[in-house]
Amino acid sequence: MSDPRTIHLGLGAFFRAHQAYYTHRAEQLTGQQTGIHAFTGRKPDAAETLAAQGFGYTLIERGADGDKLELINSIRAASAGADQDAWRDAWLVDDLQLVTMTITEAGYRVTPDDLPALQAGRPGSAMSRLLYGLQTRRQAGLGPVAVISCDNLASNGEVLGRTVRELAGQWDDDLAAWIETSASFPSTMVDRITPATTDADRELATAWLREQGAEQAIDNMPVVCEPFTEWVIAGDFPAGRPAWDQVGVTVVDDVAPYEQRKLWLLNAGHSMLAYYGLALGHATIDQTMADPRCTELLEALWSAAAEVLPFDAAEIERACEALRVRFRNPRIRHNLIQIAGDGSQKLPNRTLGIYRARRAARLPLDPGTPATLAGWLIHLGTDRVNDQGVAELYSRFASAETATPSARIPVMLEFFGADLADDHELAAAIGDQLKQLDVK
Ligand SMILES: NC(=O)c1ccc[n+]([C@@H]2O[C@H](COP(=O)([O-])OP(=O)(O)OC[C@H]3O[C@@H](n4cnc5c(N)ncnc54)[C@H](O)[C@@H]3O)[C@@H](O)[C@H]2O)c1
Ligand SMILES: O=P(O)(O)OC[C@@H](O)[C@@H](O)[C@H](O)[C@H](O)CO
Repeated sequence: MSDPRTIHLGLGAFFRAHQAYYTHRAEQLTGQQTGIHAFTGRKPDAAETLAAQGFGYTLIERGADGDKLELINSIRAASAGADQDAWRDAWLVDDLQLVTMTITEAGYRVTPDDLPALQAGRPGSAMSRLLYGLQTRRQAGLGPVAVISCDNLASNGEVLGRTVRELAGQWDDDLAAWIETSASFPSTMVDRITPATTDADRELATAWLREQGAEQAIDNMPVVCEPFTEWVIAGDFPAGRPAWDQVGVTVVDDVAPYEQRKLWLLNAGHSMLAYYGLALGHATIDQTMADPRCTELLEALWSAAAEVLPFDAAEIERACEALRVRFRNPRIRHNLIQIAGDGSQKLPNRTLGIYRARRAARLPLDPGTPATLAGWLIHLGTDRVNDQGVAELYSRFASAETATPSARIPVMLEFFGADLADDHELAAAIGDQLKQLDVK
């Protein structure tokens, strides 16, 4: 079998439910085996587990009425992100087409350590590893590739391309010039709710494989997702790509409106339900959807977003109705604490994106934004915070000697931008939401 023509960075749940699924479908349809070499963030665990079961895994499509299971086998190799030899070799595949990535919002950050690490030939972060891979390909005189962000980031292709070009410019002019002619950065809107896999899912997948006749089979890496799935892509693929457009992927000239619709309805909705729902003692999205205190705020947030989204009312209502059904799916246990991670990176483009667009259009303050920010402030006071970008905010809280959520409101607003620092209306509305939640 030929070497994989796609490298994927970030062997997490979503990649297995989405990009690997579409490539699997395209391979099934065309018979053309393009294959994927998947890399973990750093640790070897996921790569070793997948290798031990022959790289195949079960996709559990979890509808409200039942499960549909399917074996996915588009991944042909898996390596630890820290395995630099494997990373180099993957980039040296002559007919490599694509590098895809799901590295979370935080993975796009460049730190002062990145340039010295590249100069020393020891890249560690996602961005420096990407640069190292592109350099490997350039130095070997190999052909162009498309590098595709599949993260929930506004303008993900643009952000990725800009970040790569800036770092390349600091490191090596020849590489920077090569990137201009030999790397493209398509933009994507990716959508499929994919909660973390549980032991019960592993047992279900193993039992199913055995029922299919694979008597010794063990599936330690199944993935659970909702039936709904969407992938919208815009951009160039200089070395070609799997036949994704024949298996449900939408190829457009401009992904921006789709991405904005998704980030402002689904993801901003998720953030609101996560922070506000945690403050009310809920644990999963479907639980918040049974609580009118949450659903009223969600509907208010969606109405507010609808007024500043570039879609007509009927199309927005179709998307919201689909989301009501998706969020209520009682068999998808999507943990609020998982969604609550990395708020410092996510809130600016999601909740505050809606807020700033409304303010620019001189529309009134909606209750969804202050409710989300009040919930976030409460969350920041707990020991359950998982956010690589929040250290600076904590040090600002410390300097300002603020300990309670309400005292922290102005510090948080200033952290999100000078334009919010004197926003007394928003500050007062967040204070009101805290009072309603009975929090000082
Ligand atoms: N889960 C979903 O419903 C969903 C849906 C759409 C998009 N996404 C996107 O996919 C991302 C990953 O979600 P998931 O469900 O796969 O999570 P996950 O926890 O299963 O996997 C996260 C993956 O990202 C890698 N990673 C994290 N930080 C990294 C870094 N700094 N450098 C390199 N790799 C890094 C991890 O190693 C892991 O492979 C999300 O952040 C989001 O942008 C997720
Ligand atoms: O993946 P994040 O952390 O950017 O956001 C959390 C969820 O809102 C997100 O994963 C959604 O489930 C997903 O975007 C659905 O397609």
